[in-house]
Amino acid sequence: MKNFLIKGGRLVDPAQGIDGKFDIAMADGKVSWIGAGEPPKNDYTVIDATNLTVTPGFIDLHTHLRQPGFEEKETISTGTAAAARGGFTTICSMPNTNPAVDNRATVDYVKCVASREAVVRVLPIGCISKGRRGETLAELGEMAGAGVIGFSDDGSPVPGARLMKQAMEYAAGLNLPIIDHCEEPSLAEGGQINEGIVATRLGLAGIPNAAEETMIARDIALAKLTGARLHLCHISSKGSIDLIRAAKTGGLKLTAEVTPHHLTLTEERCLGYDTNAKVNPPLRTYADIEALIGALLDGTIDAIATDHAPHTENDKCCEFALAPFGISGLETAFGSLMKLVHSGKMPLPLIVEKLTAGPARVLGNGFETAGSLKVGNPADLVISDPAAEWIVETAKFASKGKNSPLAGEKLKGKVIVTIYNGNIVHEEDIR
Ligand SMILES: NC(=O)N[C@@H](CC(=O)O)C(=O)O
Repeated sequence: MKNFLIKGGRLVDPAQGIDGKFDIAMADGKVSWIGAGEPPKNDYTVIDATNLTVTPGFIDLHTHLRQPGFEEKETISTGTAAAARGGFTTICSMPNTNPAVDNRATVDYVKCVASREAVVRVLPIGCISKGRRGETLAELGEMAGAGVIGFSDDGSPVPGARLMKQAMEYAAGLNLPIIDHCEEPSLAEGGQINEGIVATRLGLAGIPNAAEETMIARDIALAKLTGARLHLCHISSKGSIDLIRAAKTGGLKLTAEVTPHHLTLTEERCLGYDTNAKVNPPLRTYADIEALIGALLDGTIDAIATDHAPHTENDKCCEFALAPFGISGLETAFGSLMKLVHSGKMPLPLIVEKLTAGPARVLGNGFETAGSLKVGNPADLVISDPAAEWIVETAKFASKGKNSPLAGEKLKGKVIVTIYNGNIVHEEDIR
């Protein structure tokens, strides 16, 4: 492990209220100094970050790593390599694998493979129900003992309110969040894209906003009843924002995330039947995007999470209705989000906050101080170039999932170096 001195960059660390030209030193895998003059004497490898931005490593609350069971789509090794390329130094792995992560043995398996093969930190999430079937509770207490950071049946909702209530009671006792895939199945069933004009034009069945909103309303009611911590995944509609804002005003322990694709793409992306734009929840409308941005600005939404959902080319190369939902998102997240900065819709420090301190607070349980370059914290850091233009070439993704609707598109904003625990885990070949 080297000691690094990163000089001349714009240091943005929202948790410490830092946004300015500062140098930063890292020694023995930890942040050791931030300042403008001479750093403490050490044997440093110097990185020149002139015209670049230096931020804490990003934290992704929502990543599908696919291992065990779907290694043709992604593995812990390729998924974490993709994370490193995207600037993520901590990722939370979703349990919709095969077998699903619903007991201690599967949690141990993910942790064991990660300890050998992951290039960034992997925090496993355990299922709410056994096999994600929505019938009986998974081994929540056992998985808490094995170190999961929360519970989710993501990919599927928990259809029964009674089971969800029971899950919340247990999760509250274990002081872990329920990480909620909000979808009322009877409304969403058979749906392919957002219910609206584009679905009508394409002759595809729609998924109405209300599929998300009715489930959010139910689970807010259950969280009130049980006192559980509720984290809402991939929020996509204006109506959902209204519900979350009202519930938060009422003092509920509620947090929410939004994805880069829901912040930047609309349902029109599905014109032409591009299965790479098929995602759950579906891409919606400009009015929804405006509401999602407003919710980031006023704190209604706590974090930006990728919902990185890699699939093989074979999976996606089929009729629209037969294609699985999902976008491979880790490697385009930063470049996509920078569109919001370049168009003046969101300031860079706020984007950084929602990728670092925001998700750290959602995690809680000792992670509150992660997502910051405080002296003494692990040296998890990203150097990015907000002005670098690049073409999305999915063939070059570290992820096995080449399923990106942004393929061939020009993005402005690129991760240049990612340092995890004091080691460079990604470096662009630009110098
Ligand atoms: N978000 C997605 O579009 N896909 C997710 C699961 C899900 O449907 O939420 C996946 O695991 O592929």
